Amino acid sequence: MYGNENIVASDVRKAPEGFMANGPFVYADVMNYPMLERIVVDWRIDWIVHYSALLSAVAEKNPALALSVNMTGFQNVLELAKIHRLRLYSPSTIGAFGPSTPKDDTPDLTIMRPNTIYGITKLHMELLGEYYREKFGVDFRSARYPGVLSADTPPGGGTTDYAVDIFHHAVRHGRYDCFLSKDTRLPMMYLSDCIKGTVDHLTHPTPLPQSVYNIAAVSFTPEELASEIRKHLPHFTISYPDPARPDFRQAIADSWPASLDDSMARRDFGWREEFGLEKMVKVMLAKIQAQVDSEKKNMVSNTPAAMTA
Ligand SMILES: NC(=O)C1=CN([C@@H]2O[C@H](COP(=O)(O)OP(=O)(O)OC[C@H]3O[C@@H](n4cnc5c(N)ncnc54)[C@H](O)[C@@H]3O)[C@@H](O)[C@H]2O)C=CC1
Ligand SMILES: CC(=O)[C@H](N)C(=O)O
Repeated sequence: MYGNENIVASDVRKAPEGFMANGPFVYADVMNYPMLERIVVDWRIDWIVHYSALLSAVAEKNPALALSVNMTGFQNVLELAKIHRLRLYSPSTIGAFGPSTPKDDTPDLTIMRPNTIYGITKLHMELLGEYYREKFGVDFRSARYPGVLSADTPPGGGTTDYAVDIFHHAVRHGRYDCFLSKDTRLPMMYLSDCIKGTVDHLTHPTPLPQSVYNIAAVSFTPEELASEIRKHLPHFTISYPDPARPDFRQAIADSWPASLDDSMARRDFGWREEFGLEKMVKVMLAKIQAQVDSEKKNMVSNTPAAMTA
């Protein structure tokens, strides 16, 4: 929309192959304030879209690092937003809710007592962002994403990752060992909806009545997802953990809402999803099948016989 050349992408990891052809990409560690400030000044940055974070499962394995990346990282970009008068967008998550939050149709404003380190850092982000908006006029915006499904990027260590992994296993192996129980209902969304909602939120003319909004598209359980996959791959099978020995991510999922009330986002910046469960499954399977076909083709064309043909 604004041209790739007007976006400076950054990470502490190398960009994926081909990414650099799209525009500038720089190394930036969100824990290093002077480094971030230098990028803001050198590139005349006026909006920051801050995605760096450790997700729920990896954060639970390394709470100290999660505190640094998620909290110090956010404090750094927030301070930069205040000093350099930047607009700041940073996603929150269903993980910011906790076990005492109402589980169904969870509204924007409700009980929030997360019991995971990820949730605590994200709630800290929400509250601090709101404080800087009130106190210093920082244009801070955030949406609480549900689990985001994408066929193009590997999942980053979250609890909703099963809903991405399942497709890769279904296409490649015809079976999947799920780490959540069959009836764990969680809110989810397809990546292109997430991107559209984020851009609409980010670019909406100020002021919006609230800083933080729920956005969601569908809610489903692993069993419902597996049934939908079976409509395309009838032989697909799925197994679940022994309820007596649940995976550590089960407790995380059980502390999160089953569905969100996102009516405020629909009202205030026109949030609307395009992908329901059926459409999402169809596209995910088609994309992953195309990846598998292209891998096979590459393997064949790299065999000595093909190379000398
Ligand atoms: N993927 C999902 O289902 C959901 C994601 N979100 C939020 O969206 C954001 C992005 O999530 P994903 O792309 O899925 O996660 P991801 O794990 O794929 O990406 C996180 C990125 O942060 C980078 N990072 C880690 N430490 C850093 C540091 N010190 N400095 C700079 N970058 C650093 C990593 O290299 C990685 O590229 C996160 O804030 C997450 O909380 C929220 C809800 C759902
Ligand atoms: C819902 C999220 O924030 C993320 N996908 C996770 O599972 O940690």
